[in-house]
Amino acid sequence: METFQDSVREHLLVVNEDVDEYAKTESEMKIRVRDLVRESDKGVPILCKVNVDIPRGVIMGVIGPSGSGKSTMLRALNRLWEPPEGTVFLDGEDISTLDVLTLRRKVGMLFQLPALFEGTVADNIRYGPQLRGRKLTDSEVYKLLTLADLDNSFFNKSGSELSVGQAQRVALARTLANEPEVLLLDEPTSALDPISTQNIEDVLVKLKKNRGMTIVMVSHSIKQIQRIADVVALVVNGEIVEVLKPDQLSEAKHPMAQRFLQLSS
Ligand SMILES: Nc1ncnc2c1ncn2[C@@H]1O[C@H](COP(=O)(O)OP(=O)(O)OP(=O)(O)O)[C@@H](O)[C@H]1O
Repeated sequence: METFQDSVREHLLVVNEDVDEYAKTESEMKIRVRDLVRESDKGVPILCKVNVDIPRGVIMGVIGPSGSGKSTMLRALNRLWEPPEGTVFLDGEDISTLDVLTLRRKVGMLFQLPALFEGTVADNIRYGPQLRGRKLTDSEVYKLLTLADLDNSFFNKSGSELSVGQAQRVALARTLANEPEVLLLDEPTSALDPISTQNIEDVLVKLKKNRGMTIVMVSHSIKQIQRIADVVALVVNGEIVEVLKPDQLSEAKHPMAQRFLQLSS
């Protein structure tokens, strides 16, 4: 049976035709999660020993039944809750030892519904760099708008004038202004129409191809995952039970994963 490492290797070999370029797995992994657990305040298990390796420069889709722990897992990766020491590593470094703001600049996050700040689109996009004492030039803001598939007319618009799909792309441009290496996305298109969804998906694929960004996306849409993900993690009852290629989802072995996939397709 092909293992996850084989799938990753195969994927990376496609991306990277030079076989020697495929370094041994550890250094190719952008994020590693080891025995990550979380319980609720009442002691109910939410995550039970999550283990996963997320290769650099790929889009990993995360799917699974409602309440299985997908968002909780995603949120650990940029410390929206504090994972225990020695459980989450970015480029081999334990994230609990990193400065949290530096971590969040490197590992950006986009939520289901965009929450823009007061002010113009440009103000929103400038927000992150400004916190670090750097004001983006107008031309840098225009570039970020283009990257998020928005035209220049958005520069001076206020957040309240935008549709949800447009606001989501502004939120994406605002996250990209921090030049993240990893993007975490929690159902980023579930509130969007099909055209806005496609716009966001196109941007994500371009970010991966052109910038080598590592993207982890929770989605309820298996079709979406099949359109853009390179690997898919199946989460069931607080565990990653399988990691497969999108076209192998029908081969999932875990009974709950099989049932979920059958009902979702
Ligand atoms: N802070 C918390 N305290 C207590 N329980 C929590 C907390 N956060 C999440 N949970 C519980 O943990 C479980 C997993 O929640 P989570 O939001 O991670 O699931 P999910 O797979 O993302 O679900 P959905 O697909 O519905 O968004 C749920 O039962 C949820 O009620």
